[in-house]
Amino acid sequence: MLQLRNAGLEYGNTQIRFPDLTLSPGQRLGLFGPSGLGKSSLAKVLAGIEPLSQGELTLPDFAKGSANPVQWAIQQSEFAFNPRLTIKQSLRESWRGDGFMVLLDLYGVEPGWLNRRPSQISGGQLQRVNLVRALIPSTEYLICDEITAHLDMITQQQIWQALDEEAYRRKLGLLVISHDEDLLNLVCDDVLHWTA
Ligand SMILES: Nc1ncnc2c1ncn2[C@@H]1O[C@H](COP(=O)(O)OP(=O)(O)OP(=O)(O)O)[C@@H](O)[C@H]1O
Repeated sequence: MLQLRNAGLEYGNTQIRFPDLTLSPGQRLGLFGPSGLGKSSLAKVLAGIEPLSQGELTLPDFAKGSANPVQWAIQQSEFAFNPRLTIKQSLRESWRGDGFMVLLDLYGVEPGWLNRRPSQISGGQLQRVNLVRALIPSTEYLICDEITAHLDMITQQQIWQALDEEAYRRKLGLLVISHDEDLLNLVCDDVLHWTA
């Protein structure tokens, strides 16, 4: 279970007070809120990238040296890749082998892209690769931070359909951060409206 209680974060003079939230295995929770309130900061806290300044955070345990069971996928996935590695090298690095091959079809990742570098495929194609990379077997929770914003409708549908199947099969907990309330109502069981 992922849980935040009475939590907050400070960046210098900027203070962010997070809403209480709980994300259980298999749950799809949407997070909707105005720009600049702290949604991506919340994602970073849950992914263990930013420490809290106050409050309580419950995260799944994992051994030092193993992959974090909470993975964070962002809109601008190009920032999440080493530009010097090919797509295949990046996938192998996170999967520690070729196990990723079983997910290529589901996410519509074409084998022909594997020998290219991130800058040599489109944003929508790279987002599919990004999700395959994040969904290593040890992943229990996936934070989807505006992952389909700015993608065309067909690509959005393909990505959410793949994630829907995967989340159902693996009982993944999904935290879906978006400014698109219709999307959240479509893909999530519950939507948390975060207001200042
Ligand atoms: N590393 C940082 N250092 C200082 N301030 C930061 C840092 N990261 C974020 N902030 C500030 O914290 C606040 C919350 O930022 P955050 O990116 O979490 O908001 P958001 O809700 O995800 O916004 P958006 O919907 O526009 O993406 C903003 O005021 C931002 O300027």
